[in-house]
Parts: sequence; structure tokens; C-alpha cells
Amino acid sequence: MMASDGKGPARGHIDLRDIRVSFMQNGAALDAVSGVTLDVEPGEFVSVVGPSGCGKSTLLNIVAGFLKPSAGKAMVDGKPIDGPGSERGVVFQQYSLFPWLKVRENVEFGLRMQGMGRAERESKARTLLGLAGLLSFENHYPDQLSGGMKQRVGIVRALATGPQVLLMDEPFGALDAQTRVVMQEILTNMWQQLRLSVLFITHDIEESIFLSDKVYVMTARPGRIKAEIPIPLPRPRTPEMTASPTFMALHRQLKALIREESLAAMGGELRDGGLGQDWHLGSQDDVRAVL
Ligand SMILES: Nc1ncnc2c1ncn2[C@@H]1O[C@H](COP(=O)(O)OP(=O)(O)OP(=O)(O)O)[C@@H](O)[C@H]1O
Repeated sequence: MMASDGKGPARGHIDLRDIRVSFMQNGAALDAVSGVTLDVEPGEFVSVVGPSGCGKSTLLNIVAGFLKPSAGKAMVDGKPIDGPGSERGVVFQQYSLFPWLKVRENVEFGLRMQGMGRAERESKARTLLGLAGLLSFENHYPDQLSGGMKQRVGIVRALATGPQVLLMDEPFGALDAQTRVVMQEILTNMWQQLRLSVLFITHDIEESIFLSDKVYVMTARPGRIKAEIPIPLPRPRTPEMTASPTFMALHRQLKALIREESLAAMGGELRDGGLGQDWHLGSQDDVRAVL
């Protein structure tokens, strides 16, 4: 789905085709992801969820240009990805702000690197800080901000250079539950105004539904696409929607899909969550024998 507020064309098409990534481990090549094909249409918000270690960050690192796939095609707007570029902004879980620079200076950093003049830089940074509700903190240092505020600065900094796509790897993973919900609302509002594509990695099913137009579920390693789930909730998204029957049905569906894979990722040892027929606590003698 394209953002539909009519403020100019949406931007940034991410196109991954049949991606495989192998890493050397203990002298052997092991596939981290295999045969992954995914699409983020211009202006679309797409999340990737899946069990730990299934290759979510690996995919994001390919689109960011930090990692080359072993096989397959990775493209943005039809051009093969060849290293990092200013048309792709990245936000990680760690805030990665420069502690010696004030908030606005942090946001202006990339623009300064691009050679933009001082007045234009300042105006752009202030507009984006305003959008994120941070204008009154422009002269604070990162240390003086809460975790949620730091991450908002991180998002604004990634957006400042005008990327076509925003890549977010568990951006709210370090925040408490309340702050996280507020951040999701701020992000969805900013995204709707900016009309850029987002590839969002998360462990949080509710977060993926609330934010996305579409959610990809990955299998346990080697990561493949297990399912592509469209999210037909209207925009703008509101917190009340999380109680709607559609939201709850999607939640159940995604939870079941991920649970299967999380158990597979644990080697099947904990089928039924460790409480079913396949798993039993041995007798006292068995336990003593092991000890
Ligand atoms: N540089 C590397 N060298 C070797 N193996 C790696 C490397 N980077 C990642 N891997 C392996 O590739 C697999 C996928 O890792 P990745 O970090 O992409 O998973 P993830 O789904 O993002 O995990 P999590 O949800 O725990 O963050 C893992 O098994 C990991 O150990």
C-alpha cells in the first residue's frame, strides 16, 4: 500500500531477489539466509519478524550496503546496492549519537558532510526536530535526554539527508514498554508525512502490526520467507486499533507462525513449550545420574 496523503510521489523501492548469505563458521560455510525474495514498494512500511538468529539483521545489512549477498540480487529503485549511500538511512537499537555534539549538531552532521550551507542545514534540522517534538531540546547534549528522546534524535538524524528508504533494526528494543508505544505513534505519524519506504526489523508482533502495511515472517535458520501478511488496518493508525478484532486476529496468526519457528530454532527440543508429552522431567535417579 502507498501512503495516501497526496503530498507528492512516494519514494524508494527495495527489491531483494533470491538472496542467500553464507558465513564461515568453524571452517565451514553455513547459510544464514537462503532464497529470500522481498519487496518494499515506494512509500510502504514493511516489517520483518522471525525467531532469533533467522537473519533479519543480515537482510537489513544487505540493503544498507554493509554486507554483500553470496547470491541473488539486492536493488533499490532498480539499481544494484553497492555499499552504503545517503539515499538509505539506518537506525539501530543503540542510539549512536555523538555525545560531544548538541542535538541539532548531531542532526546536521550528515548535511555538513554533504557540504550544505549553515542556514539551510539549520532550517532543515529544525523542521525535522519539530516533527519529532524535539525542537525545544535542540541545544541539549545527548546525555541530557531520555532513551526515547535519544532514539527520536537518531531517527531525525537518519532522515535529515533525505533518504528514499529508512532501515530500522529493532530501534525501540532498548526502550521500556510505555515509551515504546509512544515512539511507535511518533514514527507512524512522521512516516505518513514524509512518504518514504521503511524496512523495519522487530521481535515485537504488536509493533509490527501497528506500524506496517505488510509483515514478512521468516523461518528459523537458514532464514527463508515463511509468510507475507498484509495488514489491512486503515491509516492513520491509532492506539485504539490494537483492540480491534482485525488486529487481534492478525496477532494470533503471527504469533502462531513465529512460535512454530522459534521452537524449530531450538532444535525441536522444547516442543509444546517444554511442557508437553515430548518432554518430561526424569526420575530422581535420572537426575542424579546426570549430576
Ligand atoms: N559476521 C558473521 N559471521 C558469522 N556468522 C554470522 C555473522 N553475522 C551473522 N551471523 C549468523 O547469521 C545468523 C543470522 O544472524 P542475524 O543477526 O541476521 O539474525 P537476527 O534474526 O537478526 O537475530 P536476532 O533476532 O537475534 O537479532 C545467525 O546465526 C548469526 O550467528
